[in-house]
Amino acid sequence: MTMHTAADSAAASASQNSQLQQLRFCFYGAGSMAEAVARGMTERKLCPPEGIGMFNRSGGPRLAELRSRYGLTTAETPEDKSRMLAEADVIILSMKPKDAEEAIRSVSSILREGQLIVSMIAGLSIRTIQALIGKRLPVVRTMPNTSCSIGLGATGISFSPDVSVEQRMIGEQLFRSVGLTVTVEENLLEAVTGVSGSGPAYLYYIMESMIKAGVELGLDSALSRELTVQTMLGAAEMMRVTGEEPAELRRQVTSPGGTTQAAIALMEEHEVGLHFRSGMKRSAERAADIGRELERSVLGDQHES
Ligand SMILES: NC(=O)C1=CN([C@@H]2O[C@H](COP(=O)(O)OP(=O)(O)OC[C@H]3O[C@@H](n4cnc5c(N)ncnc54)[C@H](OP(=O)(O)O)[C@@H]3O)[C@@H](O)[C@H]2O)C=CC1
Ligand SMILES: O=C(O)[C@@H]1CCC=N1
Repeated sequence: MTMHTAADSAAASASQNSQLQQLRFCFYGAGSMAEAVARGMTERKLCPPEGIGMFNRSGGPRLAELRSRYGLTTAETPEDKSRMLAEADVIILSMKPKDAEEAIRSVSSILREGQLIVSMIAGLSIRTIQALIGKRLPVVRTMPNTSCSIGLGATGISFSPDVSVEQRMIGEQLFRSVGLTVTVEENLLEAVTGVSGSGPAYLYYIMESMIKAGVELGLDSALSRELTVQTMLGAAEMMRVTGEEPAELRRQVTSPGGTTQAAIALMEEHEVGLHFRSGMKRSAERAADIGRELERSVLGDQHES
């Protein structure tokens, strides 16, 4: 496994960056993840905003919003969408898994040798993507998260064997521009989904509970929110800065016979940690289920081999 941060990206060689400046990117799908990554790319000046194309199904106000916020190039008519796809060097598949089969199949005849396919789609395997395209185009399969939109994403990346060294660099740079990247074997991307892909939602869920409990204890909700956010930030930063294990940091908060011990004892009695881990594993299993369903639909009986 290799790990890289956004700071590494800033330090990437000028020649690597200048190469990315020349490329034309096309986001196929214009939802929250496409916006999160495109925003990072434009803020980090990975390439000129007009070099980033994007389109969706419904067009209209969403695309106008993306043009005015980031200066992206958008496409609305079928002809413009096809042209944008055909002219792109890098195509980033950004639709939901349920839409992927039809969306990818419908453009397979437009895609050509020399293009790099990047997927952010949960569960969808490299093998299924290549089968849908009907050509062995190089594929970079990723699992980012929504924190990419503020440059603090965490993205797992794996590559099809036919991805060249140069294309690997493009895939890594793309996601390093919006946070940390880890390169893993493809079979670990479901685990990455369970930990960091879905991860922001678990932490929002915890924060929802913390804010609610603060209010139930008598705090004003704005104050409860402020204390909760700062506590989450401080705890994450403590782990990062000190390099300490979370169990040790927790021990430092927990005085014998004190308040924290009382809270953790109750949580342990209710097996909160166990249920939390089960939920995370369920996310990874769901990613694998989605992948199998798509593989079965696309490859039929061959999917087991
Ligand atoms: N959200 C998250 O936290 C994460 C999501 N992902 C993955 O990223 C992908 C996108 O998720 P997210 O951004 O949340 O989804 P959204 O629903 O926000 O966006 C999906 C986009 O795909 C477009 N789309 C669907 N079908 C087509 C089509 N045939 N032609 C053109 N555009 C199409 C939609 O257009 P329209 O709105 O017009 O229908 C929409 O713009 C998913 O596969 C998900 O698994 C990965 C990591 C984290
Ligand atoms: O919930 C989902 O399916 C997507 C994938 C990872 C995070 N959100």
